[in-house]
Amino acid sequence: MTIQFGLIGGGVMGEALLARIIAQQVYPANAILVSDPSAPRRAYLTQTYGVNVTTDNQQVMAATKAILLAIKPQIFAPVVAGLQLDQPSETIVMSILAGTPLQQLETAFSQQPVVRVMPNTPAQVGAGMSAIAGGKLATPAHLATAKQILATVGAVVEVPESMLDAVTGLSGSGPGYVALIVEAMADGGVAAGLPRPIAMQLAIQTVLGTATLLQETGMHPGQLKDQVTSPGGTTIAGIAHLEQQGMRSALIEAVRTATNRAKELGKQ
Ligand SMILES: NC(=O)C1=CN([C@@H]2O[C@H](COP(=O)(O)OP(=O)(O)OC[C@H]3O[C@@H](n4cnc5c(N)ncnc54)[C@H](O)[C@@H]3O)[C@@H](O)[C@H]2O)C=CC1
Ligand SMILES: O=C(O)[C@@H]1CCC=N1
Repeated sequence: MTIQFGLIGGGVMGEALLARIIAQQVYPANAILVSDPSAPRRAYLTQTYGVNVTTDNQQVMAATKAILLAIKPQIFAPVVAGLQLDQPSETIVMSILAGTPLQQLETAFSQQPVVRVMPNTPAQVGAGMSAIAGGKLATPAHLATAKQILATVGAVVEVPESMLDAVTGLSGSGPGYVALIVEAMADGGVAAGLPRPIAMQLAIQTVLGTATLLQETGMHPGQLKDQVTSPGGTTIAGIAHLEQQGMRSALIEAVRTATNRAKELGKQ
């Protein structure tokens, strides 16, 4: 069968996309080719999903619809150096490499449409958030195809490329911050006498429920906070402590620091 979709780098993020693209029948498994130098990874991906696998990145470039670059940013240059990119092509190159700018991607893939993407790890369960920015040769039709592919793993928003490092600092890295918050809340529950499994269940469901409430009602977070805080009650006592410890500014600075790190990665 003709290869329609190619994946270079079958790691955590590549697999998340792969699994959903197949499950939602965007491309059939036998029309997908994955390249990865790791033999255990190739064996796992072909056995689990029925996709074709190779060690040769160049073979993936023959995909007719789209190619997803899901390698670490640090190996972008050697991977590109190993490809022959002398033919014009309509195949969309989608890159999820943190901090790798469109200019660098378009220098490498100069004769085909390029779309820079920043997804996040909840993509693994279809609850991801991806932002995309198209390069010079990416038409609205190419962007629509990229959106269709990314919609399999969650919500998609189009932004100017100048915003993608900030997206990386917020939603790209954000699952790490939220995981830390969940773990710390569960630790607090244990410190207050709850068994660990119950503390963890309460922490996870509280974060999930609060996010769902905000999303479904469109309520401002400040209004929700006001709803929870009874005068002289428990929540305002907890919030006063968080404010004293600088939780808001810690999170603001976390997003800014991660954004700056994405910019640094782009200069390497
Ligand atoms: N993990 C995350 O939360 C997010 C990651 N990203 C980006 O996604 C990209 C991939 O990240 P992960 O999936 O977490 O990494 P990963 O380490 O799980 O996957 C990378 C894969 O690339 C393979 N690989 C190594 N050398 C290769 C080569 N020469 N040719 C082809 N494949 C090769 C590895 O064997 C591995 O399976 C990174 O660029 C990262 O910046 C973007 C958004 C979120
Ligand atoms: O930490 C990183 O560099 C990648 C990009 C966004 C999430 N993980």
